[in-house]
Amino acid sequence: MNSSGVAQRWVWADQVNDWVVYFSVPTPDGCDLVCGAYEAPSFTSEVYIRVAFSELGVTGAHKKKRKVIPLIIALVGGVLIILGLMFFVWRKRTKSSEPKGDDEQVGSDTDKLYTNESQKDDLELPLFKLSEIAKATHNFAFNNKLGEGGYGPVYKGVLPDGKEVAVKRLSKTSNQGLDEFKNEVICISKLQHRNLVRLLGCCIQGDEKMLIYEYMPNKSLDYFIFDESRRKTLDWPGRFNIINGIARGLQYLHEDSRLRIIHRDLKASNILLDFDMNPKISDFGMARSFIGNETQANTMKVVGTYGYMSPEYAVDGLFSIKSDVFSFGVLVLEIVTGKKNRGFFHHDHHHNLLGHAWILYTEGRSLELIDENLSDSCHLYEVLRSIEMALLCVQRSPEDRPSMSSVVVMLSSESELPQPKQPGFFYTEHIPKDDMSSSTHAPSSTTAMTITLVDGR
Ligand SMILES: Nc1ncnc2c1ncn2[C@@H]1O[C@H](COP(=O)(O)OP(=O)(O)OP(=O)(O)O)[C@@H](O)[C@H]1O
Repeated sequence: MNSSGVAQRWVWADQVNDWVVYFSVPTPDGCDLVCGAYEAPSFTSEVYIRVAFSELGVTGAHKKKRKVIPLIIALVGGVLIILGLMFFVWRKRTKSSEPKGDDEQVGSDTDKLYTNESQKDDLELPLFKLSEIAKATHNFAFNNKLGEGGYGPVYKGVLPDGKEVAVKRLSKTSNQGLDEFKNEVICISKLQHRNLVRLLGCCIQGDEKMLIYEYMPNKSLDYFIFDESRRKTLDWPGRFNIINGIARGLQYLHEDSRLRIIHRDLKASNILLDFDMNPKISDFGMARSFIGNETQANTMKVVGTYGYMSPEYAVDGLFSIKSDVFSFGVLVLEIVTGKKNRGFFHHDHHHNLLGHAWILYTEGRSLELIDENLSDSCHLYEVLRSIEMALLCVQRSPEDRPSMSSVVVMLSSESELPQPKQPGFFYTEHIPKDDMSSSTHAPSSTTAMTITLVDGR
């Protein structure tokens, strides 16, 4: 077949034989190099062939042949895809049987953290190597241990750049587990506020799972307010600053953050204190986020800490931003009095701290609540207002409790406060003696039996 009508670089060699096209390419020395059969047709090749046909004036004559070409393309394409898939599976198998380097292991374990791809894409958190953390904590030395919670031990560490960190190491026997770990990573890595502790990264390698936080040199609030001598060092301006900071942190979680977050385990040991005694809310293992207009949810697995849980949450598993408001109210009364709500004792009655505060309030004796160590530094107006605001927060009905933005306004203004109604859970809880000393999380699926005495009316 004459090839003169074909575009510049392509010259037909001799024939168009059914679907096999032979072609030649001119070489620099003027010869035609025969390239042989067209074995891997592609869209481009089809275009060429079509051009060739039309320029040769054979379009009509070769219609049948052109119909066959897409079929061939599909067949060869199919074979290529199958070969590709086989290669991919083979590569994966070989890779998983290969020994892993540190970094690979971190990556593969991290994948397990996320239940879907969008969560993984959302991760804004550095991953540390186990060797880095071991070095920073002197191999998890006893002297570096800051304390221990339900999650496991917490160690102080120093990174190569001199930055001090706190490392929470998930214990293998922990009653909190991978779910809380994932929750904390996913939840807090998206948040940033001066009253929330900063999660700097995590380490997931082999069996080890660790969270790396900014180090808080003054430990947690419980370390101060429930200790006879340390309590004396915390004057009223300091305590009021802490109350305000917690309120602002919570307001951010509930109303201003990218997600609407319910902390669900607000308590004195989850308020960390920085060098200047500014509070930072920590421990987001139990936190839940709400989407859109969602404001409350129900769970069969009640988690939280005795003494801080709202009645509707402890009894019915119903949680909302108002269950956090309840815990905040308890916390404020503990800060003002220096006494724990849970385990509170008074020789005149069997009420807990909430009940005690309520009785004194209704009798106009709220001043008797104030920690005696505060007498010198006390701004009575602020203290009494804080007590009243706290009583509004611990009201039995969630609808009656203020939002955190209202609380922030109440703390900073002198506007008249509404009259609080009776609090929820104001009798001493009947909790087994063994449980009284620790801040145990309520066991799962014990909603009805977690707290046996609801409020007395
Ligand atoms: N970022 C931090 N900086 C300094 N110390 C910390 C930090 N995080 C935790 N700690 C210390 O480690 C201790 C244990 O903390 P963790 O949050 O694990 O448990 P918890 O809040 O005391 O109890 P639970 O796990 O039952 O809620 C705290 O009391 C605190 O003193």
